[in-house]
Amino acid sequence: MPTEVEIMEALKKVIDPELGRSIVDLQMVRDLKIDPEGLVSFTLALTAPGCPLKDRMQQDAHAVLTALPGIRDVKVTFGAMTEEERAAVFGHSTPSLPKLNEFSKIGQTIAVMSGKGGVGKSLVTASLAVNLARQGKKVGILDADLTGPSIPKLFGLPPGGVRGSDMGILPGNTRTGIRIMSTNLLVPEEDTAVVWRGPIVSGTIRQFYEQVLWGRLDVLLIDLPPGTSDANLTVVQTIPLDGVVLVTTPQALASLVVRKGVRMLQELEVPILGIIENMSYYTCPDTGKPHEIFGPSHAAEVAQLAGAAVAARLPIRPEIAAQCDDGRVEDVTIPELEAFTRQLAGIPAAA
Ligand SMILES: Nc1ncnc2c1ncn2[C@@H]1O[C@H](COP(=O)(O)OP(=O)(O)OP(=O)(O)O)[C@@H](O)[C@H]1O
Repeated sequence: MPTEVEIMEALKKVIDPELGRSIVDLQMVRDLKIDPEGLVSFTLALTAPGCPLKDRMQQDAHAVLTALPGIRDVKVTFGAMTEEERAAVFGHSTPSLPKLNEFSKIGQTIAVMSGKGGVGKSLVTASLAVNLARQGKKVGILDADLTGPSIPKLFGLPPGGVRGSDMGILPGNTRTGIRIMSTNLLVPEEDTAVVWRGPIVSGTIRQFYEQVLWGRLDVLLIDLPPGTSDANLTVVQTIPLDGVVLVTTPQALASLVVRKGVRMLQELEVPILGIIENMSYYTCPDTGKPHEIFGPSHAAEVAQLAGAAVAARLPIRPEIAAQCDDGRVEDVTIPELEAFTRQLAGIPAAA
């Protein structure tokens, strides 16, 4: 039977995915017990209560410990560190909350999230921004999808278009005055490959939020990377969000992955402002009849799970794709999104 020291040694291989350090170094392992039958139990004191990455750490701990001779099973109970314990572990490096620069003032910050890629999240973000701008609001978009940034292309903004000054980074400006920050505006060519490592991703998103001279904005929309990546977790945990809009498509798989996102948001207590089902149906131009090409809708189901309303069901319209490809998203009109945009514009800012 392994000793306590050997168990702790093995647990050093379990890394907190967000912080990149072992759960032993982070002093997260408490009340370790090894019974003669080969059952190991301990409490994992999380740095943030309800951390969505806890299941991954539990699975990793189970894998490393059951690989030891004599260990049959592992029981992990979740706990949370106190503020003092967090400070003791992190010392002065406790991550502080990102703060806007003195030249920026933002009314509401809303993130747009999807379970998986390619569901039209960027199109929805861009269209919400366009609608809000049409309703007279000052809007910005922070493209947090660093590895697959598509926002500048939708607005026809050329790569390398942003400039820095002593005071901060000047965002790109679209034809109708929407302010945009994206990695695509920093690189000289659109297809320049940028390799991003986890902590750099979170740091860059934070820098975009803090160092871009957004000016006065009524609404800042954040286009998140698809899924429930560490970068998303950082944004949702640290940037003061008024809420999140969830984009999905009717395919069951997309809805399944969205469930994971819903759970993460609920655990972090971030309001879900609405569910948008994209590519819901195609209206036949000859008969005017809607056809559910990707199968029946799951929007109501996801909405119920999320405790939010179905904000809109958007049809597939080939001309939208064509206009987007041409960088003319500001010419696109999606009437199905208008009521929801008005609702968003009326949401009071976070305290
Ligand atoms: N309702 C729609 N009708 C027609 N084309 C659409 C529709 N929604 C999205 N598209 C097209 O599908 C493609 C993918 O959309 P988009 O880039 O917004 O997806 P995404 O979820 O942001 O993708 P990624 O996760 O890769 O960033 C784009 O070419 C877009 O123009």
